[in-house]
Amino acid sequence: MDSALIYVLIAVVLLILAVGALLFVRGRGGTEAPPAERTAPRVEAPPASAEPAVVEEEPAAPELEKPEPAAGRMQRLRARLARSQGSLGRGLLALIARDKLDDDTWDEIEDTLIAADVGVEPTQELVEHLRTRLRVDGVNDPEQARGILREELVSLVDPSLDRTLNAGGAAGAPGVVLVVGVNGTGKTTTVGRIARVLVAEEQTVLLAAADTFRAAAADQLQTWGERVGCETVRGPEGGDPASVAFEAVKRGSDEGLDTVLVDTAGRLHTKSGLMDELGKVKRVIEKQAPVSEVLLVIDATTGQNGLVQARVFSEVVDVTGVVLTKLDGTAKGGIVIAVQRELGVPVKLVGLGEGADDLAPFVPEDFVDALLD
Ligand SMILES: Nc1nc2c(ncn2[C@@H]2O[C@H](COP(=O)(O)OP(=O)(O)OP(=O)(O)O)[C@@H](O)[C@H]2O)c(=O)[nH]1
Repeated sequence: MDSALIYVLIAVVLLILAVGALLFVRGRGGTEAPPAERTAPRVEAPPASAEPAVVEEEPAAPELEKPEPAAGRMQRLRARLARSQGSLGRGLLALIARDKLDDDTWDEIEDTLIAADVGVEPTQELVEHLRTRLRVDGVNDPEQARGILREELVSLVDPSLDRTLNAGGAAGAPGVVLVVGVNGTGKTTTVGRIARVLVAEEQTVLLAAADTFRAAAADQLQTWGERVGCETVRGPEGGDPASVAFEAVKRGSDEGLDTVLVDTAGRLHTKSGLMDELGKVKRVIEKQAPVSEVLLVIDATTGQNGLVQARVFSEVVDVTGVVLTKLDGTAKGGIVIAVQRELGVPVKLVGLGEGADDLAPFVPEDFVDALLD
């Protein structure tokens, strides 16, 4: 056979084999490309609400808190006061209940009172009275001795002092309460809490952030006010505190409000600066309305330091009442007596916790009962 014919035959056989193999593979479903529709992206119909719905929401009116009335608060907070003052009361009761009240025992009674910040003079007075009464009455019944101690403590705290908070005005002008004290004593908190007390009594109140030294102090005050629906007048940071006070009292007069509460700065580093500033605030206010109350806020936990502050402030402004804060945080409740003696003005309010309504009108009998609980 001719070799060319052989090549042709081989090529034909190879071609037949190749076609056969191809048909075989196809028959088993091998390398077919996936159907086009499997890879095509799903085009979903746009949801009916594709257009962003424009819902104009009314800003929710802030829910106002309903502060509790001030009357009876000291009773409510009595357990807290008793807890903090327990050691003073228990110490005194244990000492006067001793069978023999000798000189050493009286010295111990004196030490206990002085350690509780009662002050030297009032301590001596109390010891003197107790000695006389317990000896004269020949008391050896602990209950009777307790009764005498209670009476003497109440008289030392002086229930005859007028502790009314003068927040109302006269002759169409608002009452103006100026709140002074060193920073951190609880001034702003006190202003906020007094606002709550007045709001609970249905009074209209305006707050003045005359502590322009720190913007945060004004923010804090404003927040207190917003919680009970009172507005706050504030000025630029570092601005003139007297102009904030002036503006607030003017608004209070124009709008016929009951009370303007003025929060002030209390930097003590420069006494003369403080004098100038506070004096000016008071003078400027008095161009429009008399200041009905000047409250000095003292932190009860600072003990003797609090008395030093009291002295400085009373030289600057005529303090008419004391607010003793953080009485829940010290066992030295004797500061109530010492500060009244120091200033000759009554403690009108006491702070007994961190809650919004933990400021109580001071009631001497409740205070002494809590000491002796
Ligand atoms: N436990 C207790 N804490 C209190 C009381 N009164 C105030 N405080 C706390 O004392 C801290 C200081 O209170 P502020 O009102 O900021 O004091 P401030 O004198 O205004 O100080 P500045 O804002 O720096 O001027 C806060 O954390 C209050 O919650 C109280 O009676 N008891």
